[in-house]
Amino acid sequence: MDRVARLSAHFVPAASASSVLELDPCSAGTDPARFKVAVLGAAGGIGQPLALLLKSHPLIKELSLYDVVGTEGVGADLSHIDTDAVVTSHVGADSLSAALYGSHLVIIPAGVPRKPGMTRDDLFNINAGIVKTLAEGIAKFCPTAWVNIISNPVNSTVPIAAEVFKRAGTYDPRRLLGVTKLDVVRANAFVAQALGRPAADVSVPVVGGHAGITILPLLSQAQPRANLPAAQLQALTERIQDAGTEVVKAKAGKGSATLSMAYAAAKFAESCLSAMAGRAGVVECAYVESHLTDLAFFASQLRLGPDGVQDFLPLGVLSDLEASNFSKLKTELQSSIQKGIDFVQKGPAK
Ligand SMILES: NC(=O)C1=CN([C@@H]2O[C@H](COP(=O)(O)OP(=O)(O)OC[C@H]3O[C@@H](n4cnc5c(N)ncnc54)[C@H](O)[C@@H]3O)[C@@H](O)[C@H]2O)C=CC1
Ligand SMILES: O=C([O-])CC(=O)C(=O)O
Repeated sequence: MDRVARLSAHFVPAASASSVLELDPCSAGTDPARFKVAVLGAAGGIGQPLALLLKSHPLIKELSLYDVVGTEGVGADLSHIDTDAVVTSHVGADSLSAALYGSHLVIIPAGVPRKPGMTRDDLFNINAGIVKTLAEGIAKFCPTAWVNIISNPVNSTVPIAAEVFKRAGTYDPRRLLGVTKLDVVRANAFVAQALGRPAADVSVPVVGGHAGITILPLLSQAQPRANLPAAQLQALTERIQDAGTEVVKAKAGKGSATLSMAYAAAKFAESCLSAMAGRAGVVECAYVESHLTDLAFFASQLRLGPDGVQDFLPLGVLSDLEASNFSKLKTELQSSIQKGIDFVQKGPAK
């Protein structure tokens, strides 16, 4: 195995999802860690476990934690872990420049989560402004960084960041990625359970967007093949689409998915860092500017290269159920995209 493959496989080998919990800080040997990764919203429900997972990554030289409150405590705590990533803590808007300066990858889980009864779009009024401000900081202080957006509604926050970067003249669509990895993680988990197979053997592409019916699992393209009755495929599709709400209901007012999201975001960051480091053949689903469909932003399988998205894998042949779900998602996704664009171009809706 070459050096990059060895370093990047250290955290989450492509074939073994469970390895996030099997970190061996000693196995990085003398290889230097290389990248500065900033987490914005680092003291939150996702930010903390995400930072914990990233602290052990051998490709990370500096883990820069930023939040409007509470970062010092999280940073002090993590800095006692005997792995090589240096933790820096930054609190409040005045420290955003230091948090971002020199970052290669910026991960954004900043913003409010849902409570029962809310849709992701109900978070728009608060989170749109947060993402806009943070994107303005990125354009100023680390304009060439890759950006992973987790804050909801992802269907709108990614177009918001794109508009901010366009205005600043720093936009490179290859490096702006909405994180939909949790949909893939869930699809893999649920299909593995249905097939009675180890989760690490299962891979399900999930395309579209990241909210309700815009989440389109392509169960007909699952590996290994999911030869399940039509009713079970329909039920699995609906469970994947509603999985975020399942967690919101179970948490009963205490937020939404945090641990599974941190796991998914860490795996996704791992893919970005290893592609950045030159590892070939890294494929992920993510929500990006896209020409695969007539929607300006669309999640699909992408090959990542050293400069970001390298190429788009074709959508492939959809089953009748998937084709029908695809035609249903278009109106909602289009309107969420436009809402994000309008927020930057015309200002907050009155
Ligand atoms: N893309 C996805 O698949 C998922 C997205 N999410 C979204 O992630 C976001 C965060 O969720 P949680 O971590 O559970 O929320 P949380 O409330 O626990 O944490 C959010 C953190 O953001 C910080 N924050 C607020 N304004 C900020 C600003 N201007 N700059 C920096 N930090 C700021 C808060 O202080 C807090 O520490 C939510 O919008 C949620 O809907 C959640 C799960 C999955
Ligand atoms: O459901 C939510 O609000 C959080 C989220 O995006 C998810 O868990 O997929």
